[in-house]
Amino acid sequence: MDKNNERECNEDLIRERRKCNFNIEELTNIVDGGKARTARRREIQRLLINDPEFLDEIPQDYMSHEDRYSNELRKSAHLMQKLADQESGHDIHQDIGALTGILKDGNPLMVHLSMFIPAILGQANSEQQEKWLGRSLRNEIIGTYAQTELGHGTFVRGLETRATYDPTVEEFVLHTPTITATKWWPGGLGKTCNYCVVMAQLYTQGRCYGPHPFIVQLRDEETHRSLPGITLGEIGPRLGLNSNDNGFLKFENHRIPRTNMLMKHSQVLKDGTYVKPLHNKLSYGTMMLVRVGIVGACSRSLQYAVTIATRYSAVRHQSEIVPGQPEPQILDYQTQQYKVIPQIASVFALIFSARSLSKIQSSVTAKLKDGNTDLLPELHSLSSGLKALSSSDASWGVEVCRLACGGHGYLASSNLPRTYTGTTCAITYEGENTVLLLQVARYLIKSYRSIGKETGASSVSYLADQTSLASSSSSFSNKALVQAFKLSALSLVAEAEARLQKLCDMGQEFYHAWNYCSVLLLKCAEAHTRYYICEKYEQTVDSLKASEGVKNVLQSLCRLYLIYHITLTHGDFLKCGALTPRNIAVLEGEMCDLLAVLRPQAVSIVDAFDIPDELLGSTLGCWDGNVYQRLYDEALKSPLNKTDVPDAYYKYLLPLMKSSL
Ligand SMILES: CCCCCCCC/C=C\CCCC(=O)SCCNC(=O)CCNC(=O)[C@H](O)C(C)(C)COP(=O)(O)OP(=O)(O)OC[C@H]1O[C@@H](n2cnc3c(N)ncnc32)[C@H](O)[C@@H]1OP(=O)(O)O
Ligand SMILES: Cc1cc2nc3c(=O)[nH]c(=O)nc-3n(C[C@H](O)[C@H](O)[C@H](O)COP(=O)(O)OP(=O)(O)OC[C@H]3O[C@@H](n4cnc5c(N)ncnc54)[C@H](O)[C@@H]3O)c2cc1C
Repeated sequence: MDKNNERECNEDLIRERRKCNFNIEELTNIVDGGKARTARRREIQRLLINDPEFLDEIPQDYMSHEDRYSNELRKSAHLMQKLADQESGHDIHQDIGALTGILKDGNPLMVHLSMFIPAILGQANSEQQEKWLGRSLRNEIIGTYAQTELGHGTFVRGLETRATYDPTVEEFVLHTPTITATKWWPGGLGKTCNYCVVMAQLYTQGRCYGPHPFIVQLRDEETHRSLPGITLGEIGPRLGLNSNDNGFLKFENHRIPRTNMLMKHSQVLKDGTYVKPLHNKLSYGTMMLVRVGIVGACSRSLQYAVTIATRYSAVRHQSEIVPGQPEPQILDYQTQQYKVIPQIASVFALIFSARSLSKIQSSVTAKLKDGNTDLLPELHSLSSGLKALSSSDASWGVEVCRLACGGHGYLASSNLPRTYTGTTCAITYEGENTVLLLQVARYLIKSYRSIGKETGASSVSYLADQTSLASSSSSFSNKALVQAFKLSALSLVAEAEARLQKLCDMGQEFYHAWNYCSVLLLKCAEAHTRYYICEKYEQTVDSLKASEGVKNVLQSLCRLYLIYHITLTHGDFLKCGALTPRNIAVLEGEMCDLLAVLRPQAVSIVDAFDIPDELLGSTLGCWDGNVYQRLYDEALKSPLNKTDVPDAYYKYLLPLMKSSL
């Protein structure tokens, strides 16, 4: 699509684009993280879009379960080959975001890239990396991360798969003792992988040392047949991601060499002596790494959905605002703006907090190299909280975008259903959100109780700021609103801690008191993480060196985000005195003003996300807005339309219709 050729474009969209009052390319650079990154992303995307190998012969929705897998594996393999091509010079691990949309519904090689290779990097010692890293980077071996079992996903300490060390032959014996110990879910495990990292309970010298990672060959490297002692398969259709082969795995006393235990952090020596790690949660490092990546991935899903919903809302006309007048664009309805525009604001909130989290991760990783684990709890808390809020915000945001598109949003060809199923899974995987938020709450209560002790953890330093509990600001600057978020979080933590303490004082064990307060604790964790996101949003926009137009747009979006979230949880702000009922009413009014200010820029802002039509894959969201023709053309691809009268008519309907004669 030639974006300069207005003649091919829907007239509403032409008019919307003419209203743009900021530099779109500049905003695109901010979204990408700089000019160079924009250029690189575009180059990769061009490479993919212009390659006919990525086209599907028929829409995936009409393929069988087997064909969907096979078709996606074909494209995934081609993608890996293409990006490994020395001439293109692209490092897939750096540019994973640029690939969004090229593979449609769960890439069978995704966990190889996002977890197996990172597990080798983060958990294997240098000799082990020598042995497996190069081979996995060159895709000579394909792996997955097999942790979850039928009986346990959340409670990692409850895993049942055993790795028992036998010093006589220097081997571990891997065994699945019960049906509930069967590994269940790992992406690519069913049919694709020939290796995996298995999390199993380590037994040596008669003692269990808890879950540890082991690298295990699953299939013969020549024949791809599963090895003796190993049972493998695929777990069947899911809500989404159905072109992946999520799998199951059982071990029958399967032996692996001692050196297959990933030994960067803890070791088992030849005689079976266990050497413990610097921090006993270092073996959970792969999960933490992926949680950080999920925040960025969620922002990308939301960019897709909101691009579709915004462009469609500009093209779609329905009903009337002024009686008797022509039907308006649905984007003119304030309720439609309230659906779509806060989701645009949310995209930037997620982008900026993802960047801030990645910086913290890099500095914690650097410290870990020097043996310093002090900031690991802080990173665990932040990555858990942001993974949880980004996945739930993005899932809800995508669903709102689907609803904003009315009936057509329910069609597969809108690409909203698949965007939804590909996002909501992130609420569950890599740590179910409620569970992760309770981990954040645990950290908050602990930090609150240790006020006065220097921990170096900056995200919770505000908990010591008791004076702010009393101070209610009457100013409405963005900074003041961020302060209100802080007050709300602090007050919830103080309330939860007091409630916990009261129950304990009444004689309850701490863990029962914890469970009894856990709805409130969840709110604490959400409020704390929301405060973090709001603070990063405000600081990033405030310090941004940008043209006036771009800065204005981002300032309005940031303000909308702050007010939107205050109105969603206004009870918490009222309860702690951070805001008065009158303040809330004023802010609600201002939110409507902001929707009106941002409405003329909405199409241009989503244009700045710069998602090529070929990747957006949506009849409703294309650049040119030619929605109705595309919907019609896609419908014609239904196999039921190959004949006027389907066979099923003769088999079932005709006999029924004639039976009463
Ligand atoms: C790169 C881009 C990628 C983007 C897209 C990715 C797509 C990938 C596709 C699919 C991937 C899906 C893969 C998976 O789902 S893999 C399986 C993931 N499983 C989980 O996440 C399980 C969740 N459960 C846990 O993590 C843990 O069990 C737990 C909930 C954290 C509890 O652990 P445990 O019972 O051991 O711990 P306690 O609650 O008793 O806490 C004890 C103390 O340890 C601290 N802790 C816990 N975890 C960590 C950690 N990771 N780091 C540091 N500290 C940790 C905890 O806070 C306690 O501390 P305290 O001081 O309070 O005692
Ligand atoms: C698409 C997809 C891909 C996946 N890929 C992989 C993979 O590659 N590798 C892998 O190992 N796993 C994978 N998983 C598994 C995933 O990590 C687990 O499903 C996830 O960790 C949740 O665990 P669970 O299923 O046991 O849920 P459960 O823990 O049984 O959760 C069920 C309910 O119990 C609640 N609950 C559980 N514990 C607590 C608690 N302590 N406090 C309060 N409430 C609690 C939860 O909040 C939830 O409401 C994948 C899952 C999905 C959906």
